[in-house]
Amino acid sequence: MVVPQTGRRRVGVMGGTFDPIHHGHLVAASEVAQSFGLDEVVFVPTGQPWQKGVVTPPEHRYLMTVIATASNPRFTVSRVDIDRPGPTYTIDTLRDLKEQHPDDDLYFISGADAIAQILTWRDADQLWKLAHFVAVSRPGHELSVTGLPKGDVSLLEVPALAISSTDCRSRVSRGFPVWYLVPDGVVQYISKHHLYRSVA
Ligand SMILES: Nc1ncnc2c1ncn2[C@@H]1O[C@H](COP(=O)(O)OP(=O)(O)OP(=O)(O)O)[C@@H](O)[C@H]1O
Ligand SMILES: O=C(O)c1ccc[n+]([C@@H]2O[C@H](COP(=O)([O-])O)[C@@H](O)[C@H]2O)c1
Repeated sequence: MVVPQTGRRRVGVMGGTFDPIHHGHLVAASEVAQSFGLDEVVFVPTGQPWQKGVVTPPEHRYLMTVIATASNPRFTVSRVDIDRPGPTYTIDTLRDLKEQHPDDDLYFISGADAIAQILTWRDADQLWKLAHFVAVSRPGHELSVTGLPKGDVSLLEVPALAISSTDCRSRVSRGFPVWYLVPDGVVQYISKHHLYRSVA
């Protein structure tokens, strides 16, 4: 991938519910950072993800995201979505981050499953002017951007990690380990706070 040299900082935005954050998220962010020459990747846990059912309270998801990203000097975590009342929309996420990074280029990172749904997101037609979108491969999902504006979306194959938060929650509820699926500190956080003991 040849990255155009604009002289501006390049900031990745990795939005997710992170319930819990797992190594699939971290590998995706790391690979996009490498391929697109990103200076920073901001992880943004959702507040109220309106297309998901009941989720773990935002503070737990936020803290697990902080723990998981703490060791990487280029990874940071933003509270913009959890501090904004109401349902979480990416249009608001990107507007808030653009305000905080007026001189930077934003790259929104998403998996193949999420990008396939993007036309159902609020104000989808206005997303493209706020960020470049990078869709990464994910086992079990076709990586395609049919119907999306070509210049505004890139596809990237990343090492396949067949991990999902749904599976992590289900494993914890059944007494199976999640060691090596999520970072060690997240395993300990889940245990300490008795998360996912029963899964809806
Ligand atoms: N294993 C993975 N490989 C690549 N991308 C992933 C992977 N898991 C999640 N993503 C992407 O990370 C973003 C945030 O995902 P999310 O927090 O919803 O995790 P999830 O594992 O899909 O959760 P759940 O199973 O609860 O739906 C989405 O864009 C999603 O496509
Ligand atoms: O903007 C929307 O309407 C919208 C609808 C669904 C998902 N998103 C965003 O997509 C990202 C991944 O979401 P999720 O629910 O798969 O964890 C996260 O940043 C969400 O805010 C955004």
